[in-house]
Amino acid sequence: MKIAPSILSADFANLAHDVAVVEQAGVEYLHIDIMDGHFVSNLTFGANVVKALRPHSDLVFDCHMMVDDPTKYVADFAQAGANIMGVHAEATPHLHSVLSLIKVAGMKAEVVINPGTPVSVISEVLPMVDQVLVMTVDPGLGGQSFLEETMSKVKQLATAKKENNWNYDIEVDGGLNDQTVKQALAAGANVIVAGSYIFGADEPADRIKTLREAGETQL
Ligand SMILES: O=C(CO)[C@@H](O)[C@H](O)COP(=O)(O)O
Repeated sequence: MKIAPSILSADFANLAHDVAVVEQAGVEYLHIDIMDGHFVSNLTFGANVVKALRPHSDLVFDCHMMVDDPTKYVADFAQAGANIMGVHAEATPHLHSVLSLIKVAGMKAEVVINPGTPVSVISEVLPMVDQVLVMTVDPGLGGQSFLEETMSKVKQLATAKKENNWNYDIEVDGGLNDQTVKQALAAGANVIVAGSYIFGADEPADRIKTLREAGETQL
């Protein structure tokens, strides 16, 4: 199980501090939500913030691109120090092309699907991706409730991975806490994004410990 705190719920005025807190608590990834105000109505940050954080952390920077036309951001995010770049299947008709570009640029390629998008939409790119992100809420905001019905897609992806000897990690994002993590891991996810559960607490390190312990005693 890898834990990926989402900085969407961190203190934007003290980002480097908040990143250091979760890094010291032993997480594996830092989940960075990039929103362009078009693909989703919210607007967050771009490659400049990834570049500014890079010298402050050795964590894997897992960039979730909630943007239209993701191709145009690949070079900037690679140069900024992103390690994983996730693009939404719903955001581009050129999914294979942009995933290839991400790999050529030296990053791991991730494909992302919204709660309303079936796994069949991404079946042709599954052999080439390093990670699949199943959104467990509709993208755009932190603090929403986990959509249990998305677990059938996690199971489908876990089965397809096993049957075909594919290599992708399965990430889930939205409404993850010490209860929902158990369902996600039982379904076959192995990368857990959590924003408000971790950064909304007075002691984020305690929440990370609780999340990991809950995962170890999954359903
Ligand atoms: O991508 C998103 C939201 O679009 C997420 O990464 C959220 O940041 C998760 O927040 P919580 O549901 O964990 O509060």
